[in-house]
Amino acid sequence: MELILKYFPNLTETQIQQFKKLEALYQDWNLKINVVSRKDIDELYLRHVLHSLAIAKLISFKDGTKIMDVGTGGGFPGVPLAIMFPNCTFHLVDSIAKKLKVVNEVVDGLGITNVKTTHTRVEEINDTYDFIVSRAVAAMPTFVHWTKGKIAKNQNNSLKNGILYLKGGDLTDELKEYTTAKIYNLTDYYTEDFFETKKLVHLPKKFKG
Ligand SMILES: C[S@@+](CC[C@H](N)C(=O)[O-])C[C@H]1O[C@@H](n2cnc3c(N)ncnc32)[C@H](O)[C@@H]1O
Repeated sequence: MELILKYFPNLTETQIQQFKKLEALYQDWNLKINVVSRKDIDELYLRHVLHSLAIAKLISFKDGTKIMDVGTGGGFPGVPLAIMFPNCTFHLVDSIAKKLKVVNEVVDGLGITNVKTTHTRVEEINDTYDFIVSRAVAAMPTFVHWTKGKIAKNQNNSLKNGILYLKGGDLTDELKEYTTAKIYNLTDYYTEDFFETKKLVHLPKKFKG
């Protein structure tokens, strides 16, 4: 938890309590329904919470921003972001129901009201969002195809509406057709070794492909 405060020192008391509560909630629910590996649970704040919050290092979503987390799994990056931005709405989507069961229990346990979950493939979602966030779900061309038409036109944030994707490794090949994609190294935000190869990709709405 100190790790979160190290990088986000201005959290409200409510947010601090919610981030603190996350560990016990995930430990409890993960014993019943395994959605996060044991090693990852032991390093929940580093590998899941802080990693998810890299998006909050790049952008502070304006109140009212509408965000979808595609392939949220156990709730990442959606749940930490929902705590961070209580005045934004988060739609967490996954094609595996048992993962969303854990997300729903965690969200209830935290008492946060800005998260909605839907058990479906994202291709079936018929709505638009200012931003679509994701981590570790599909290669960018597939992801762009799945989310086509789901990004809202009207701009309300400093960063252009679009996809914010947490990815690792060398992305040169995967992103070569997306000339407007911008890659941010997470080492610019965090000093822990875990983030050495980790990146955040912003692909604005007007992209080729
Ligand atoms: C490797 S997990 C990542 C989970 C989470 N984003 C994280 O980083 O911890 C990928 C998730 O994407 C979901 N998924 C894959 N294809 C999907 C699709 N077309 N629509 C919705 N969810 C999908 C899977 O069910 C799985 O939970």
